[in-house]
Amino acid sequence: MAGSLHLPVVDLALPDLRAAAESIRQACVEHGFFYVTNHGVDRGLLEAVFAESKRFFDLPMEDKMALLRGANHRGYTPPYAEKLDASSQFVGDLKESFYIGPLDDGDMHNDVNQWPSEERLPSWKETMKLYFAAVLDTGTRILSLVALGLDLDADFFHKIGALKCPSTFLRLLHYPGEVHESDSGNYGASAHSDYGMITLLVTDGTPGLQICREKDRNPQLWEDVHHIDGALIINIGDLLERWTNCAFRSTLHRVVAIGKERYSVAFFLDPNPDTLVQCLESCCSEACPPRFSSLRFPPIKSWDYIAGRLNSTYK
Ligand SMILES: O=C(O)CCC(=O)C(=O)O
Ligand SMILES: [Fe+2]
Repeated sequence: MAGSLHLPVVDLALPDLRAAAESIRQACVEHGFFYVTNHGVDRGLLEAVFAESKRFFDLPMEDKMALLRGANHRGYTPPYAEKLDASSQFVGDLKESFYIGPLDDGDMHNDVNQWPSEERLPSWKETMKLYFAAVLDTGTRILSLVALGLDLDADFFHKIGALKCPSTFLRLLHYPGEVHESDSGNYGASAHSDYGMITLLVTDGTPGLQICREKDRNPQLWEDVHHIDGALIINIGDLLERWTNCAFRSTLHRVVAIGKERYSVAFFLDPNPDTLVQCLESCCSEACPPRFSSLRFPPIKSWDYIAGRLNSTYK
């Protein structure tokens, strides 16, 4: 059964940065999920992103498969090809998706993304690039508040190199409306935590997203994440959980199939691939020693962790 949930709402236009940072810290500790308002991403741009996303997913399957996701994780993933919860009894999740990676790959200044044909979708690439830049800017501001909330300098993630050519992925998602009887009980996106630092999510308002705050509780309690018009949903990923010695939660979430078509757009703002992620000094003490020194949670290079998680979700 899904319960009713009230996640914190953080106003990014608050002039008191310390107060905003404290709200974010509390939200990350208690829920690992929160909303942001006054985030600076233009509403018209968001509408354009959803319209272009629909145009792409409406293309014939043959055209979408021509852009099939390759080894560098950019491109199209058809329904059933990804299973976010490896223990799911189904072949794969119901959603289809499209990944756009960093627009210039480090020193090579090379865009290795796949893009739909400009003849078919003339303003598609430009719209996605504009959104990518806008949401990256918002995410970077949120990370400076995260740092402040951890008693670190606001530019901490810049200083350690995590935001130098960060691993940024924009993922367009489309969930089917009707599902076949053989898929009864299957998920749009099965239960998972995100892999990196933070995710900035926007949906078309259709319900389905749920979170489970206590992963180890039995039975698990799943709560609906309500839509707030104009707000972005932010959640913490595993690497930020590791950095904070599990003080911040990388909360389990999933999308249930409710018989209604759904679109969403997730932006994963993750560290530069070479960033070493290990327990922050401000998050450990004698009473709370670093969990990372144990075998379960050793220090790890960002991309080693993310690539491992990505590879285990695809068939
Ligand atoms: O579509 C959603 O609401 C959530 C998507 C998600 O959790 C993901 O892509 O990691
Ligand atoms: Fe997710």
